[in-house]
Amino acid sequence: MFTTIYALATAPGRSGVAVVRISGPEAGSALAALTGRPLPAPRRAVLTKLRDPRSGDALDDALVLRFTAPASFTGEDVVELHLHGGRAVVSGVIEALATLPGLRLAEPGEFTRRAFENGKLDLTEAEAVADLIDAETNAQRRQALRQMGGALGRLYDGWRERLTRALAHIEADIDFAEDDLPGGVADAVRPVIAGLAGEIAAHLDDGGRGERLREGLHIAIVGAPNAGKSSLLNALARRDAAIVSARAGTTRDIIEVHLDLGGYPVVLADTAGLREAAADEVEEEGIRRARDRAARADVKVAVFDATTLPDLDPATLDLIDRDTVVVFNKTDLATATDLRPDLSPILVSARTGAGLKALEEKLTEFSADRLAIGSAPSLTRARHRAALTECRESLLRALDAPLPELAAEDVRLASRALGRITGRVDVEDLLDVIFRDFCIGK
Ligand SMILES: Nc1nc2c(c(=O)[nH]1)N(C=O)[C@@H](CNc1ccc(C(=O)N[C@@H](CCC(=O)O)C(=O)O)cc1)CN2
Ligand SMILES: Nc1nc2c(ncn2[C@@H]2O[C@H](COP(=O)(O)OP(=O)(O)OP(=O)(O)O)[C@@H](O)[C@H]2O)c(=O)[nH]1
Repeated sequence: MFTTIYALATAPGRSGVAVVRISGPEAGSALAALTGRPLPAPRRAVLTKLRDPRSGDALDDALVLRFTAPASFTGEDVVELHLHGGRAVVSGVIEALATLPGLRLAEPGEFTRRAFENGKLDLTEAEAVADLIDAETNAQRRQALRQMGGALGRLYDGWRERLTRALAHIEADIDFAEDDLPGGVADAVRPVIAGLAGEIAAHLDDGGRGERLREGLHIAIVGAPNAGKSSLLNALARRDAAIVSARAGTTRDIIEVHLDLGGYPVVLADTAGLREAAADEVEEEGIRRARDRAARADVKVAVFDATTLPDLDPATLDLIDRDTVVVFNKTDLATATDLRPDLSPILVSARTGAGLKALEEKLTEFSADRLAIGSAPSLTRARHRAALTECRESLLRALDAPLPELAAEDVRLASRALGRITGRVDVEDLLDVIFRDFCIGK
């Protein structure tokens, strides 16, 4: 059976209160060892002295709370020690726990892994716990909470149930057929499978918004050297993240800042100025990276120096597409800025701040368009996408299968692909990978 695990559940370092969590069959006896008293009633917070069981040294006056299996986060007996968040208090308690038999420090994600293994959460819900902890913006939090509430898991489990019924139907046909049936899937089951394949295709065809919302929308600032790209990044980030200099070719490597635009997470990247004649191979590599980042970005901000109008850098013009916001910078120095209405430029001055609000609004609009989640839950990980793609391919194969036996096998494969997303079937190999990215104590 499971050993008992413990870990600091709150952030390490000095804090007002720190919570140490213990889960497993020895959680109660560990608490008794620290308090020297009978266990408090479950789910009732009690103020009590904690002592080192070996030396009797006072460790803290703590608030303790206990949950009994299976009514706890992990489904096991759980004890929480709400401590004064001093380093010596926390280390004293952790060291005392280490001396108790049957206890060991938890691995990253191990509490949530146990919750999964005890049937408290499916895998998509467990993943959402990690996403909620990582959520930095409102939209990310909303998506994580929805998934943690089981919205995605229910969708996939519902699909899987439909496949189970379709499979039963196909198997019945096989069992009761007098001879080998001609053709593959019976007419009654066909629309079920085709319909589900269509629903999965529509679910997959979401522009990757759930995944992007988790990771942040990638926006790349591109433009000629000295157009003011770094100045613009700093102005949007409201800090000096990138070096600004009058020397062309200052930015070489990509500088990233994380922004919250109206609740949407954005990774804004400053790139090397595009020019033909790079000063050296470092700048040349910088330009290569800039082009690569521009190609992979979800949205580009093409920055032009308004003081050179009507001349606009041709290399930058080349990159403009429907995912591009055009910016004329240095409008504090330029007089004629109304020359290219076809590009619908946003006029800004990174120096004075003029126009930045309009640019932020435009970028927020782009972010909302690419990331906003609708009423249906979105898939949020490459793992989900791969399994759904596999599921759909199996369904399409089932529809084309020449024999019902072959169709049945394809439907089984499709069902298993769905089951792996929620963790209903063969996931042992997946679990280490999924829970490895969690924090300790979660
Ligand atoms: N102190 C503390 N705060 C916390 C947590 C925690 O573990 N400890 N959580 C942890 O991440 C989150 C809350 N999540 C929880 C989820 C389930 C149960 C629980 O006891 N579930 C039981 C009983 C359900 C009920 O009473 O309705 C169960 O599922 O059977 C507790 C916390 C956020 N805040
Ligand atoms: N007057 C004025 N000067 C600006 C403005 N934005 C940037 N500059 C100046 O233009 C020069 C180049 O700015 P950067 O932000 O380093 O330009 P960049 O496009 O990142 O340049 P590279 O790193 O060489 O590609 C600096 O001297 C800035 O102070 C602006 O809005 N108005």
